[in-house]
Amino acid sequence: MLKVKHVTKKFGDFTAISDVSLDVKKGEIVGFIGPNGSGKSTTIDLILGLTQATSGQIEIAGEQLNRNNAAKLRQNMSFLSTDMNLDRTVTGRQALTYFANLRHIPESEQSSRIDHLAGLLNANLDKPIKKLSRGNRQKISLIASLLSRPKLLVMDEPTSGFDPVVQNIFIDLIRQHKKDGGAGLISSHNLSEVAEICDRVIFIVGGKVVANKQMAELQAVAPKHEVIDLDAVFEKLVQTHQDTR
Ligand SMILES: Nc1ncnc2c1ncn2[C@@H]1O[C@H](COP(=O)(O)OP(=O)(O)OP(=O)(O)O)[C@@H](O)[C@H]1O
Repeated sequence: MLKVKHVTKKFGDFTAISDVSLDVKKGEIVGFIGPNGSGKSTTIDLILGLTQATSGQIEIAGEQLNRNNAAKLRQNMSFLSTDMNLDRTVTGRQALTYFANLRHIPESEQSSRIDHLAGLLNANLDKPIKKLSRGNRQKISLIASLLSRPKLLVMDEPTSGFDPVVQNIFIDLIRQHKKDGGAGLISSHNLSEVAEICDRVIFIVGGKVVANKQMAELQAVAPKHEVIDLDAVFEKLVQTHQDTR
């Protein structure tokens, strides 16, 4: 679905990523992990065709990405980041209908898909986006990214604004995307989330890929800790004390 082959990106004299190779197969969710400034967003910008590689190639759905076909190849993908460029004057529903039209989703299916995802996430579609909290804005971005049922989801810190309940719903949605044959590349600092949803993890340090391992291989070497399941406690409390605003 996605192949990044020996890609280097320089900004002037500075090499942001060097000889990066990675791939994501159909039906596979891959974590993309590394310290601040290691080159994750740079790699993602290159995959999205937002910037050009200094050398190397990127293939999406079997086609080599270039200046001329970036917009066309982006139709195979959806992108989700911490703060998407949503028009904040419109409501969530208006923004999502706009996205649905951009992605040529038949009008007869738009409302049902939007309402289904909004229902799962308990998203408010009627307030202007500027009046929503960061996490609630992020729900609108997540719905936008899933609406077109993309072949490849590219995510840069997708859940940083979400509370634990919504994070768990996000995990279910990604699992469903995978079941439907979708692929995903997730850059995240939330390692427990990565551990839960990814089949494989690619580690990038200083602009270079330093490891590329199946989750099962990592689990075999991970230390075992006894932990209190705080998520479950939080979830229970939130269910008991529903926010009725
Ligand atoms: N437009 C640019 N001009 C110059 N240097 C840049 C530019 N964009 C990114 N860099 C540099 O490239 C390196 C990689 O940055 P990048 O944003 O890809 O890291 P990251 O892994 O996404 O970091 P974080 O986890 O903090 O989001 C950093 O040293 C950054 O300062």
